[in-house]
Amino acid sequence: MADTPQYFDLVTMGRIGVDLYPLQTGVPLSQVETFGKFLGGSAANVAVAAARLGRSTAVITRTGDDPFGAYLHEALKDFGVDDRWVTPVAAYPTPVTFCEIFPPDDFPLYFYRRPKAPDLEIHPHELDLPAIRAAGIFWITGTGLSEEPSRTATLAALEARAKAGTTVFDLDWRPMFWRDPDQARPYYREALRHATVAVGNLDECEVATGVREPEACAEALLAAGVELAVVKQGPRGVLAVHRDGGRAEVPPVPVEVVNGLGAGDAFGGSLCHGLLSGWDLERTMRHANAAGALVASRLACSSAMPTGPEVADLLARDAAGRPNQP
Ligand SMILES: Nc1ncnc2c1ncn2[C@@H]1O[C@H](COP(=O)(O)OP(=O)(O)O)[C@@H](O)[C@H]1O
Ligand SMILES: O=C(O)C[C@@H](O)[C@H](O)C(=O)COP(=O)(O)O
Repeated sequence: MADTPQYFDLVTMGRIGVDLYPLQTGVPLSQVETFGKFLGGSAANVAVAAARLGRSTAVITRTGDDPFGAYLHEALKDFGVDDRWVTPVAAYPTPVTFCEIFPPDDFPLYFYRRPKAPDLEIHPHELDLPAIRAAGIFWITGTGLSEEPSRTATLAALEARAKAGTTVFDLDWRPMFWRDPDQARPYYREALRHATVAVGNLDECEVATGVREPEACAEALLAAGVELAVVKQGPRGVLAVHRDGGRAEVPPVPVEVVNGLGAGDAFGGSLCHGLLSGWDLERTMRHANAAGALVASRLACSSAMPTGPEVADLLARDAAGRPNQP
């Protein structure tokens, strides 16, 4: 008899790297003197975010065969994310990502992923398809579609999943990984046909759908095949529309922003937690919004992901009209 596949609440597939974030804010990289080292990469961050909320998670990705790769394995394990599908690629170094921090709304990212990022070297034959099919939620990102063999592997995983359970497409548009939006559109459309949930900010929704107005984005994402469309609007909150007519439009939880990077991944991990918990759309969005806001109020991404009690405390403060950062 075939072995039963290992069950995880959430399996993500995509980017991993080392975030080297400035410890001085409000200055350009040329003037930064010290950096903090954190596990990073959107797919890895989402797995960390859901693990912090008590979920069993794993990430499918690849690192370089180098000390930073070893660091990422240790960091994943420390965060409680299973690293069995994180394998080394000898030919390429583990990527590092720098950013500049200009609160409240300017956080340019500088990706060092040349000559090629190991996480784009995921091959279809390496995938544990039974485990992907068995996961409570399977999560893929737009970056995984940007190059081969990762593109074919990502689409193969989606096809194998065959819309079992919840399959999330994080639209995750990073223009530097593509020639232009037209190059991405056909792959985005194909991935949308296999996903049950699409989540993205306005730029990402525009790449996927060609429209930018939030209601129109949600409508176009539903028309492209998903059951739930989630349109993130940064400091303007979030709109979620379900095919069954359900909808939630939730304002942001006001916070003093330190670094907006990672808010989307915190939102993603929390979105998974809400969907797995069977919460209604409004509760799911409120929780995810608060998780995003908490990370926006902190310097890092992965190590800043909130616990359930931290999110509950922020929501309670907000409901009571108390200051969010005493
Ligand atoms: N400045 C902010 N203040 C409060 N909440 C925020 C802020 N920035 C982001 N968030 C929350 O995090 C969510 C995701 O952030 P967003 O910036 O839209 O995603 P992404 O990082 O993917 O672009 C938002 O929908 C919002 O709920
Ligand atoms: O995603 C990356 O490769 C770098 C991340 O670690 C980074 O911090 C980031 O950009 C997070 O993305 P967001 O949550 O969409 O802001």
